[in-house]
Amino acid sequence: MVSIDVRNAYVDFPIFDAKTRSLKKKVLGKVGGKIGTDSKVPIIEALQDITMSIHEGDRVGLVGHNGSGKSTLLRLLSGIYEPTRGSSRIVGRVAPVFDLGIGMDNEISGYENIMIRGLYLGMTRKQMQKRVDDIAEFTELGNYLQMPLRAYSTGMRVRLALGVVTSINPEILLLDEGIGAVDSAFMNKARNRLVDLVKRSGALVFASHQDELLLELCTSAVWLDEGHVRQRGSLREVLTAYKGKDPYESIGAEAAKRLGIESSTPVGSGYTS
Ligand SMILES: Nc1ncnc2c1ncn2[C@@H]1O[C@H](COP(=O)(O)OP(=O)(O)OP(=O)(O)O)[C@@H](O)[C@H]1O
Repeated sequence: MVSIDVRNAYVDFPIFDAKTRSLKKKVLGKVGGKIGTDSKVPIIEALQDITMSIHEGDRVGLVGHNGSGKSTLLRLLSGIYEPTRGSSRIVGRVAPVFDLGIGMDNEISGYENIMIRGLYLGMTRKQMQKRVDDIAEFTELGNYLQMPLRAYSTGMRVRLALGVVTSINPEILLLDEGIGAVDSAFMNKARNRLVDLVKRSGALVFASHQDELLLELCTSAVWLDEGHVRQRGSLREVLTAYKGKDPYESIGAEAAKRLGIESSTPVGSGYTS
């Protein structure tokens, strides 16, 4: 059984080369983690007193303003960061998908990159060999797959990375929103693979600013605010509190159809926010 248990965890980033004097002036801002100035060195208190349990079957969305701590929490849940105080315990194989470009090598071919990226995400060589044809077909990159990655455009790299990421079998899948930031035409093609990936993952934590993608992939949510958990509950409940309105009211018609919910926008109107 997979699980992650985080108890009263803090993550601090001391900033040794900051201009401390200007930090002492209070500037009111909505974004960012809390900056502590009690010590000589300013410390960004990115996460404070986080207690959270993830179990098999959980589909958790992380929401919050820029700098509220979502990416830091994902890194804590993956074991990349140790808590400064408190504890975190991870049981199971974690697939951290934070940056689509990570684990890619410019000097080797698309095919070789498929293998390397798959191994990085916890797959075996044998498992990747079975998947490589399917991934190649999905990317539509044809003969480019024999070329070194440096000959690829940005969009071509995203296709390759997304093809590999959506082919894995993760026990615990940790997704940062970068994965949703691909062009919408290709995202439409990748969406079904992404939904399937989440279905076969033991557990998912997904940090995103995109309501529709969150509604499609998650059932519950945690709202982070300046490194604290401000609210947790069902995704709809948390998004309503965070955005100040029910996300179902403004969901695009196409997405509403996919999710099987009522939408006030007619299908094909192009309204997507
Ligand atoms: N490596 C680091 N060094 C110093 N400060 C950091 C580091 N990583 C994050 N922070 C700070 O920690 C806080 C939380 O950042 P984090 O990236 O987790 O936010 P986020 O919610 O993912 O933001 P966004 O929505 O903009 O991606 C911010 O104040 C950020 O400036």
